[in-house]
Amino acid sequence: MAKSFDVVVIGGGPGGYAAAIKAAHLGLNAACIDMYINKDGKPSLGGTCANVGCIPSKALLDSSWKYHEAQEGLAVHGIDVKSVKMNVAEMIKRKDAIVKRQADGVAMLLKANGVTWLQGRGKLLSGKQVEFTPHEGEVEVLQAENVILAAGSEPIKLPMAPLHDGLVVDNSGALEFTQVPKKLGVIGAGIIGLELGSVWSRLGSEVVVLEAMDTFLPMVDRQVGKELLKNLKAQNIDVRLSARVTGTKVEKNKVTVEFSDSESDQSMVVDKLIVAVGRRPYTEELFSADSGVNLDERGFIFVNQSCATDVPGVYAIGDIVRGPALAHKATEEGVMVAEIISGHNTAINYDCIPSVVYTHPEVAWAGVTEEQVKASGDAYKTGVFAFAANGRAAAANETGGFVKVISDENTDRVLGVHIVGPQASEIIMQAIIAMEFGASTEDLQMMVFAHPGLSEVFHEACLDVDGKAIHSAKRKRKK
Ligand SMILES: NC(=O)c1ccc[n+]([C@@H]2O[C@H](COP(=O)([O-])OP(=O)(O)OC[C@H]3O[C@@H](n4cnc5c(N)ncnc54)[C@H](O)[C@@H]3O)[C@@H](O)[C@H]2O)c1
Repeated sequence: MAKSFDVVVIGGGPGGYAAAIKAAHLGLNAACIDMYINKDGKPSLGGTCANVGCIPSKALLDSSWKYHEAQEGLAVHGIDVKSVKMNVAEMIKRKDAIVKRQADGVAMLLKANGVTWLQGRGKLLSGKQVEFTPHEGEVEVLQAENVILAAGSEPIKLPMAPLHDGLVVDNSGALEFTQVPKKLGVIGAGIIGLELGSVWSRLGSEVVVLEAMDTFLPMVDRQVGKELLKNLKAQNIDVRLSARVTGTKVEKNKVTVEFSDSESDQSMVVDKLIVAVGRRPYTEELFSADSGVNLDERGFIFVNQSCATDVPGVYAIGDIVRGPALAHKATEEGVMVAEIISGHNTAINYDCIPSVVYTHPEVAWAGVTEEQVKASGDAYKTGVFAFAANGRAAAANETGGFVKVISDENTDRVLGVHIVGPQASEIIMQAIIAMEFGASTEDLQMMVFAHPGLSEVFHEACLDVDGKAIHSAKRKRKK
């Protein structure tokens, strides 16, 4: 007889494993199928995020930042460091240990919660049956009351820049360089391109980022995007906009990249090339034609606001469905779906999802950009305050950047917060909490912020919305 479960989750990334754990918390009998095999040939949970995405990239960003600081950021504190050396192999080893710790942690949590981890490929059939093909052993068909598809996404491939063993790589390969490339090309000035470009630039690579669009980070508030671009240029990261890659050639351990910009056709020779031109939903062999699941016009699994597909009892979450491809969005969708399956009435506020770019300075935002609110025609106010006027930022020698707050002109409700500067990834959560509770900038103006703290910049930006910032010589006149 077929094994049966209350919930079968296909995919063990931040969406899938969270869904399985939450289902178990709610008393459901859950299984989580995951097929990922790591570079040591072992099954490893946690998906792209833990294995080749968020976590390893942050490990390398932290290591490379420490190296950069040791070289260039300590003298100002009176610390004299001689002969700083980078051991790339050690850095990669440390990254691998962090990845293992994360993945093992997920396995431990599944076990502790009684979730069955099935190592292999899952495929949804009709009638909420799931075909499970283990890495070793016989194919079996599981029967599920509910199925959650959480198969994630995969890097988009460029036909004119095919991957080439260790030379032309995607995000996974860019985490495995054993030496610092002298010259590094990056195709795509998206979040992945900028984060990975930053890592190797800090370690000494000459980095050129080729971006097809004429706008830098179009989803980011223009004022913030401009500030980040200025900072990246100061770090010698050469971001070329309107530069569309037309071809690549690998010869004698070097890569020639051909591209055209607004003026001419050009080419450059690099030691390594990272292709980071976006990700697409991973739907290959995920469901049978008669399963009843449909795709939308962009290739994502079609779901409603509650992540329900067209088949009752079958849900899809994370990168495989509409919305931002972010781990934390996937996790919350997983939790929501497990609760819905258990009969709870749950929803996600999709207007309140933070986004972060872990460059230096960090960029973080939530809600609408000034361009979006302008286009909507709604009346709005803005407040901006610079880290340069903040004592804690000065003490840390991190005075670049600012916080920008956008609020509704009539209700004063916070509509968007945009940060470029130190600890932006942490400060943004104050904005998320405020927005989730429907706060006005006046609510935030009246709160007491600890001094000295970087969060005071957020407070002063809220005050600046009404021309009330205390530490500003150029105070706006209140209307
Ligand atoms: N910090 C984070 O939260 C984080 C980190 C990494 C990735 N992610 C997510 O992963 C996803 C993928 O990231 P990404 O950076 O790969 O994709 P992206 O879509 O953000 O950026 C890819 C860029 O490549 C450019 N491009 C495409 N074809 C090109 C060509 N032929 N020549 C030059 N440029 C070209 C595009 O114009 C685009 O700007 C995103 O949704 C991102 O949000 C998030």
